[in-house]
Amino acid sequence: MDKFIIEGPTPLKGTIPISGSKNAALPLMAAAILGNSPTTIKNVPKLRDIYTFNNVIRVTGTHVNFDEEESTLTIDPANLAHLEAPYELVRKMRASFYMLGALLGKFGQAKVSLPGGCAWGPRPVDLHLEGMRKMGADIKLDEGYVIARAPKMMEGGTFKLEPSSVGATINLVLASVLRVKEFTIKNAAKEPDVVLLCKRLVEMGADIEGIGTSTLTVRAVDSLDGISTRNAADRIETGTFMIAAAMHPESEVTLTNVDVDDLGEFPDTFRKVGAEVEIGEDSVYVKAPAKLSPTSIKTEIYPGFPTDLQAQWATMMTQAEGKSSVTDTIYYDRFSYVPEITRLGANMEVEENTVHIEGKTPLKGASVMSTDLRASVSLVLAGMVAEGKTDVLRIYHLDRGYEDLEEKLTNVGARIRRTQQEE
Ligand SMILES: CC(=O)N[C@H]1[C@@H](OP(=O)(O)OP(=O)(O)OC[C@H]2O[C@@H](n3ccc(=O)[nH]c3=O)[C@H](O)[C@@H]2O)O[C@H](CO)[C@@H](O)[C@@H]1O
Ligand SMILES: C=C(OP(=O)(O)O)C(=O)O
Repeated sequence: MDKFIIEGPTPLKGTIPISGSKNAALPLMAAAILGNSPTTIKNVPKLRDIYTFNNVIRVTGTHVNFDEEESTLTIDPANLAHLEAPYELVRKMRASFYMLGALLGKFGQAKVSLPGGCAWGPRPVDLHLEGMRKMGADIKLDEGYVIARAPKMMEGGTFKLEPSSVGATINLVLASVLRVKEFTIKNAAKEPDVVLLCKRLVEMGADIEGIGTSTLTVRAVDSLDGISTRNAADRIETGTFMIAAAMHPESEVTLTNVDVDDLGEFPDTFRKVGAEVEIGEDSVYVKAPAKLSPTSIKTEIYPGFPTDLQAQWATMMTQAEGKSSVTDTIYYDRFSYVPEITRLGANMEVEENTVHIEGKTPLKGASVMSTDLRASVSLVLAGMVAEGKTDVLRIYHLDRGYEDLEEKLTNVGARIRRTQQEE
């Protein structure tokens, strides 16, 4: 197991290239199974979740080739014959549950493990299953697996997602593009990852109405073709580095290869902390303020503040001059990072689904433990402004979602290195 050793504080100065998005790539990979010919996806990040999902897809007999030099994946479903996603792989990452929609949609049957234990509390899949039942599929649970069957052409209907769900929208779209006469999803997710998937499916030949709105209507087509396409830039990585750049008063960073239209309201919210922000065609420049203004946020569905950035924001707020709060309305207990940041000297208190933060507190290096992906990167952000040495343990969580993190940060002046963690 690896850990990071970080020596702080260090300002960040220079350019950071943004990688392809994990959460946008995974649905595109599942969609590739639906095609009648190979699909090529460029700008795919070299991340643990991508490797895991490659293996999930390979179990079915699909040929997957990842050209890491070119960051390009080729997925050829010609020999797909085994309609199963086993627990050993699905437990490693929740998004492998997309195999349910993809296999059911293409073959009318699937056996997919329920996703395993979660990093921060309940993350049900009831809406995925209810929605598939609503479209006409037979869904049974057996020994931790979902067994799904569907006739050649399901009748469909209308299904409302309450609450709106990224994963359920993706799974229902994947299940219906080849197999449902007409299926309408109300309160569908509008996150850029969902919009990108729908646009790419349309390029493959699908009939989807309402893309980018909260009502999606899908009408089955006879077949879909493989395509050659490009994955989006990672908007959460972009936001993470914007926050990193604001935390030290001497930092000045330019992010490149950014999909600036995918950032929703985040840049406007971010400006409230006092940072100077310039949005280019595919770049974001951030200059840290002399003093960070305390700014409270509440997570919302897109284009609102993303839950995947709330831990990083709360960490930044420990360095703001005054009181602020961060409320998560999507995941009520996504606060496992709080006790760890507190170990570095922060003044934070969790009350229900809100963390109250009192700044500015000087942070001092210590050993801290990663608990999930975004919690882990928050510890790195804190370590880069803490005085002295911070050991961030169990960084395998980070390797699920941040490509070349230590190289990217070292290149702009951070002192951070990876080493083996003693057990
Ligand atoms: C791989 C991926 O893209 N993961 C993202 C995806 O996760 P994921 O797709 O799992 O998250 P959802 O959008 O489904 O979750 C939103 C809310 O809906 C609830 N819910 C969801 C499904 C369901 O069947 N029943 C139900 O009640 C969840 O508990 C949560 O409160 O969107 C989340 C919210 O933006 C992000 O934090 C994750 O990074
Ligand atoms: C929570 C995340 O991913 P997942 O849904 O795969 O756990 C994330 O990307 O922050």
